[in-house]
Amino acid sequence: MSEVVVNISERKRAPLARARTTSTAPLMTARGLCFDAGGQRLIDGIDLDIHPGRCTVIMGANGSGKSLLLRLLHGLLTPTKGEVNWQGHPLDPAARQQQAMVFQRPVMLRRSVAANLRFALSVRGVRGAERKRREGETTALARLDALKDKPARVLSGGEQQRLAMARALICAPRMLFLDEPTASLDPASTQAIEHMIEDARASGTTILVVTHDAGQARRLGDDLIFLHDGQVAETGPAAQVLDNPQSQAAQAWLGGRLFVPTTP
Ligand SMILES: Nc1ncnc2c1ncn2[C@@H]1O[C@H](COP(=O)(O)OP(=O)(O)OP(=O)(O)O)[C@@H](O)[C@H]1O
Repeated sequence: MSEVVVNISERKRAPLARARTTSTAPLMTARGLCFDAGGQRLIDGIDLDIHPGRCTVIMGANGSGKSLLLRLLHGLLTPTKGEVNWQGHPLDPAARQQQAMVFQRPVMLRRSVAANLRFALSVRGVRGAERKRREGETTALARLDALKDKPARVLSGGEQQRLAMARALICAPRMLFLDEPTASLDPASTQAIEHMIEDARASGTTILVVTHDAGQARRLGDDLIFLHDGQVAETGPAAQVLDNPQSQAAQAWLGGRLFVPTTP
């Protein structure tokens, strides 16, 4: 793993031309989004706009609804009320083909690293020379060259997460959903994943990432959505929310207080 640290820290990183304006039309919107389960309203009337090319961080206490929101936006769950739109139209299978999601605990096929990547391409109909090109590029980006013939299931947690990111990125998604992608990783593996996220963002992929790590939110985020009890307590430029939170919920959580009032 130390090899990864050295390689990445010495790498010449492309400058991120961060667009701080949101003059473009949103890529994705949610309006009045609600989700009920077990007789409870778990997501409660969320409105949001996700602009193309930006990295939006979702933060909030355990159980505040971050994973549910991500699943609703990616179409893995059907809202009880409200709607998700992609480029102004209801989310449909064609739109979902342009998206990818990485979970905190990735599920790997019982095949080699390379076969996991090839499978992701084959389900999208990418074959031949194009498949070889993407496989080579993505394997290098994720620093998986030395591991490509290993069974995916024997990889370490950090290596598996790099493979999960590679599998998502190999299909060149327009939007990438990341649910706590570095939650159980050490600093070196976290850094490797963050570099992959930055690379994706620099090449135009729109990112929505759930994290509990304020440092990560600051490093990666353009915008920040703070959830509390299934509602948006606060949203704004990431640095502004982190430095000067306005809602009681974000103030309490970012200030390290254990109990957050139920009314934001
Ligand atoms: N299918 C379900 N049925 C009932 N309750 C559910 C269901 N799915 C999620 N919940 C509840 O909804 C709330 C929000 O869950 P969610 O997983 O979105 O939280 P989270 O903000 O991602 O939390 P964490 O930071 O712990 O991952 C939790 O209280 C959870 O127990």
